Amino acid sequence: MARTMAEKVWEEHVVRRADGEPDLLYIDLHLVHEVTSPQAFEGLRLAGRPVRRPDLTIATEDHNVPTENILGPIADKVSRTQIDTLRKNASDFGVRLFPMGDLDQGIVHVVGPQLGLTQPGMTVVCGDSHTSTHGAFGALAFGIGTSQVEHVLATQTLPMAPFKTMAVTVEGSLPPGVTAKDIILTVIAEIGTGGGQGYVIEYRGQAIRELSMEARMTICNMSIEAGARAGMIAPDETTFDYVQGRPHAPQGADWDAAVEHWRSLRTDDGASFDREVVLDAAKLSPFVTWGTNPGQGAPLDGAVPDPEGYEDPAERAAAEKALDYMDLAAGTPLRDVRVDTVFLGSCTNGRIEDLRAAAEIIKGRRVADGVRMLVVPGSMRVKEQANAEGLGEVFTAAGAEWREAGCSMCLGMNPDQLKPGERSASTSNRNFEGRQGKGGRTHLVSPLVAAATAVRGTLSSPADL
Ligand SMILES: CC(C)[C@H](C(=O)O)[C@@H](O)C(=O)O
Ligand code: SF4
Repeated sequence: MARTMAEKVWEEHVVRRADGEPDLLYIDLHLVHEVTSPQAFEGLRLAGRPVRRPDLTIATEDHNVPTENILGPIADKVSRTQIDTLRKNASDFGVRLFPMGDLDQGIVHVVGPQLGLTQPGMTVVCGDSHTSTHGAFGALAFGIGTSQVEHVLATQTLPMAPFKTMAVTVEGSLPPGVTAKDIILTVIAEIGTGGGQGYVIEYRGQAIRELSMEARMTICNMSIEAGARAGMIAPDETTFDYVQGRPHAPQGADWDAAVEHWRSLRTDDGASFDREVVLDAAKLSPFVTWGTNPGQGAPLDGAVPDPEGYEDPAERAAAEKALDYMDLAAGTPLRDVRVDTVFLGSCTNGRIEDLRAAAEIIKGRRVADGVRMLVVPGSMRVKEQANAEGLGEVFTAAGAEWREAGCSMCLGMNPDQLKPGERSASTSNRNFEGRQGKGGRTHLVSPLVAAATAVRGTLSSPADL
C-alpha cells in the first residue's frame, strides 16, 4: 500500500506494538535544554537509573541565558539555578552539554541541524514544542513533556499515540520578497491555531522544494503553532547538500547508503492524506500578525481587521480581546503601526540566512530614531559565521545591538524583554499576551519585514524603502 513519509519513518521505529496500546517508538536523537529537563533527571536519580543512551542525548543552554556578558554570573536567581542544574545533571549522567561560552552553544533547534545531528528519517524528540523544526530534514520530530523526557532518558523509547496525516501543498514559485515565514503565517491564518491538531503535516509542492534548508526549518518550526504534532518536508538534494560534511553526518560508504535510504522516504505516489490544503505561491505576500495568537495575521498590505466582520462569535470575541490588548483600532493600515523594538532571532529565524537577508536591507541604513533593534544569532556558530561575513558590523553600524546566542526576546525567560505597553516586530513564533515580557505587544514578521520595519519605524517591507 502507498504510504506517506511520516508513516514510513514511524514504521521503521516501532519496537513494540500491541492491540489497544500506543506504539512504542525508538528515538534516534534526544535534545535537552535547561527548562524541561530538571525533573526528568531528578526522576532518574530517585530511581537510581542511568541515561540509557548518553551518546544519543545532547544538551545546550538557551532559554535562560543572557545575551550580554555571558561569562559573568547570571543575575536572575531562577535562571542561574536552571543553568547550574543542567550543568550538574549533564556531568552526573554523562550527557554532552554545550554551555555558554562554547562555540557549539545555541538554541537547541539551531544546534542539532548545524552539527549534522538531525538527519532524514530519524525520530527526534526534545522537551520543547518547536522540535517540529527538525522535520525539515524528513525526520519525525516531536516536542514532548517532562515526564516523556524522563522516559526517553531512561529507555531511549517513547509510547506514541497514532497520528493523522495532512498535506499542505504550495504550488508555483514564491514572488520576490516573499519568504518561508510568510508561507507559514499564511497557512496558520488559513487553518487556524487548532487546524493541525492530531496531524503530522507534510509540506510539499514546488515552492517548498525551491526553499533552502534553513527556510524549510522556518516552516516546520511553526507547525506547532497550527496545533500540529509535527511538520515534515521530503529530503532531497537540498537536504543532502546541507547535511553532507557536517560533524555528525555519515561519511564515505555510510554516506552513500544513508542517501539511498533517505531517498526512499518520500511519500509514495497515490498515498492518501487525511486532509489536504493547497496554496498558490503566486498569491502570497509579506504577512504579519495583528493579534495575540499566530493565526491572527493578515497581509502587510492590509489593515487591522474589524471584529464585526467575523461570523463565528468565538473568533469575533477573540479578535476584540486581541485588539484591546494590542491597542489597535480596526481599519488601521498595518503599515501605519509603529513599533518600539525589532527582534531578529529565535529558532524560527535566527540562522545565518535570516541574518544575511536582514543585513542586506539594513546595510548603509540606520535603525529609526526611537527604535531599538536586537539581533540575536541562533547559535554561537551562526554568530561566528556572521562576523566572518561582516554582518555583525552591518548591524552595529546601523545602530542595532549585536548579541550572543540564545532564545532571547522570543520569550521572557531572560533579561531581553519588552516593557509593559511596548510593541515589537519580531521574527519569532509566538505573539501570546506577555510572551516577550509582561504587557508587551508582539507582531510576528519575517526577517525582511523586521529589517525594513527597523529602518522605517512602522511595519514595512523592503519594497517600502
Ligand atoms: C520553554 C519551552 C518548554 C517552550 C516550548 O516548549 O516551546 C519554549 O521553548 C517556547 O517556545 O515557548
Ligand atoms: S527560540 Fe523561542 S521558540 Fe525557540 S526554543 Fe527558544 S523560546 Fe522556544
